Amino acid sequence: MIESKIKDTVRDVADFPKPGIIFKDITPILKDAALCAEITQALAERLSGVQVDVVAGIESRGFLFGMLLAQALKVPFVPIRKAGKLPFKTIQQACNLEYGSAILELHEDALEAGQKVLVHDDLLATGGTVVAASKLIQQLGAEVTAFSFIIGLDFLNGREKLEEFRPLTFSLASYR
Ligand SMILES: O=P(O)(O)OC[C@H]1O[C@H](OP(=O)(O)OP(=O)(O)O)[C@H](O)[C@@H]1O
Ligand SMILES: Nc1ncnc2[nH]cnc12
Repeated sequence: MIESKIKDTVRDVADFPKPGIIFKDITPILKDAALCAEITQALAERLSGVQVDVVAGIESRGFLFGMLLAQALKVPFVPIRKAGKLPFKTIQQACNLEYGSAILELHEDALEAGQKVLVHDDLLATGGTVVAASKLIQQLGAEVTAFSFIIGLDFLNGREKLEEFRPLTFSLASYR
């Protein structure tokens, strides 16, 4: 089962990047090519029947499977990046996450009004990051139709923050 494979492979690192945080390190997953393929397929299967015109992935770990998923779904990929990295004109949103804060940016011509967007990230913790990403998408007149994650830290209740965006939300491996 994909959930137990992910949980058996992810590495817990205590007190990174700050004391008290148990960091879910996905790099062992990336070393397992067969598991990466299985994860990509599982993400695509969970989205069957959902309209996805574009996958938006969040820097940096959201790029890894976001791009693979976009290829599997045969749709474009759009990067949402931390401030100062995108070269063209951008729109910005601040966000708070489990262990810090960031400013996210999106190219102002990245999406067309009315496009249905899947937001992908490796991990859902407090939800601050994907809420900011969703606001950027909405600012361009596009619609968030789903959120996908490899890992959900459900005990941090990030899903509640996503309800206002109303879409399908799933994690392949959940920690309760
Ligand atoms: O749900 P939240 O509390 O907002 O936290 C989740 C975010 O935190 C991590 O990113 P990080 O900012 O550490 O960046 P990275 O992917 O570049 O390592 C993770 O990849 C998510 O984007
Ligand atoms: N505990 C955690 N492990 C890995 N990435 C995270 N992003 C936010 N919280 C995290």
